[in-house]
Amino acid sequence: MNTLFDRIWDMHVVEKMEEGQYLLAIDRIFLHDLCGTFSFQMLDDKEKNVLRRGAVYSTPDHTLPSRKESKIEDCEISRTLLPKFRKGCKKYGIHLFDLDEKNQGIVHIIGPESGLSLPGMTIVCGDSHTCTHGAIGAIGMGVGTSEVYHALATSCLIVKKPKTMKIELKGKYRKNVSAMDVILYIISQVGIDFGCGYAVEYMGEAVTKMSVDERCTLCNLTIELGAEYGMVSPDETTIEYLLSKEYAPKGENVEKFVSYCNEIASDENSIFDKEIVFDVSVIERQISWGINPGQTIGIDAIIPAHEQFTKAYEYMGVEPGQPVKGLPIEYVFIGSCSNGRLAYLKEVADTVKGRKVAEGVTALVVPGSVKVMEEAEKMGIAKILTEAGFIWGRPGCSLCVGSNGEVIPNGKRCVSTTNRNFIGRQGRGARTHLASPYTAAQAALYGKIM
Ligand SMILES: CC(C)[C@H](C(=O)O)[C@@H](O)C(=O)O
Ligand code: SF4
Repeated sequence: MNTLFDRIWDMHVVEKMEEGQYLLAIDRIFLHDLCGTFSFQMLDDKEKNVLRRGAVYSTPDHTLPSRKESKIEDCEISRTLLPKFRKGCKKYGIHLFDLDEKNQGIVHIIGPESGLSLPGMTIVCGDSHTCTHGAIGAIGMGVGTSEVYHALATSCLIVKKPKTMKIELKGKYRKNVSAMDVILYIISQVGIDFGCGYAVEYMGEAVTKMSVDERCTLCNLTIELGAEYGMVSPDETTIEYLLSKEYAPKGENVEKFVSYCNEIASDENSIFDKEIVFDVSVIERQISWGINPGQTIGIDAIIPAHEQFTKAYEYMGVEPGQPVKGLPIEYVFIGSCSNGRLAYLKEVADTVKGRKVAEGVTALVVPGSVKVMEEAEKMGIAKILTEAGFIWGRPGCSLCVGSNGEVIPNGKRCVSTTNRNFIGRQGRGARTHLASPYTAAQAALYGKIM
């Protein structure tokens, strides 16, 4: 029996090609200020047009300055790219959620949140974390600029078909353990190449219980597991989440939408090429200590000893046998397409309410979208955070990658709710520890990993 992935795939095949490649129809294209600007350049150079402009939505996220009071003009990258990005959107008639407008935000947050990403869709974006959209039961493809260009010009893309893998999550979560801990744990157990060549589907009671926000975190870090696709079959939680969204089906289409979701969902008869089971009840809070997401341990564990880790010890300024708890930190970054969603910011606010960020710590919370920001402000979350001493930022990628020019200084340590910790990711010499929003909040309060 087919899986969710196979079903969506089959529905989109225009033509089977050689060597496992397929020409696929693409339903939705998202553009951000980096991939979008460069793909507009390709359209210009090759004098092509966008075939289906109604299928394309764009928003700036990567280059925006983090602080609300900062102006675009103050940031060199934004100042250079944003006008080109806007010009391209206008020239090709593409809908733009511009700075501070409703629906602006990190592409992978605004897709599901606006209902522009829907179950059964093939979604393309020039960004590796497009797998996030799989959380609502879509095939999210993270591709390069030239593929975005192809998709824009033809609404099709040549893609190699991956194998399918089921990751079953069973059991009950421990207190303060979140989706971020679960996916970091999985990566630390099986390694960063485990998913190569596979489309992963997360199933099981522990996934069914997850909110869509949590499923987004799982699927988001699936690329860190080596798999290009991470998915969860659409269920009641997905349907309930999506039906209130602006672009989701309305009126007489709701019934059709619901039966379509049921039709494509995987079930117990679906056959996967590979299957693996994890018991989430054994997972404690996780934190990365090294220079890839697989170099992650439980919060109470000690840094493992192995000669292959020499470079990681050196870069991170840690030693084998040392407990990760207690490591002093100077920065905390809470946000990104992994964890910049409302439920997480609320969790952070609940944790820090009435307390203060430790002296000497710069702690930044950046909501993933304008919607998240507005809701958080309405709910009093932003107030609690700023009173505790956090900086409340402007929706965007911010310190996750520093493509706005902002970085963690050389040699400084940052607990970050993002998805990548390779050498230099948050700045030259910056030491990144990946963790959940709760663990990041603890670090901000204590000034050390706690
Ligand atoms: C800039 C962009 C192309 C890149 C990606 O593809 O992932 C970025 O979002 C990242 O997280 O490193
Ligand atoms: S938040 Fe980070 S991981 Fe996500 S798209 Fe932006 S830069 Fe990439």
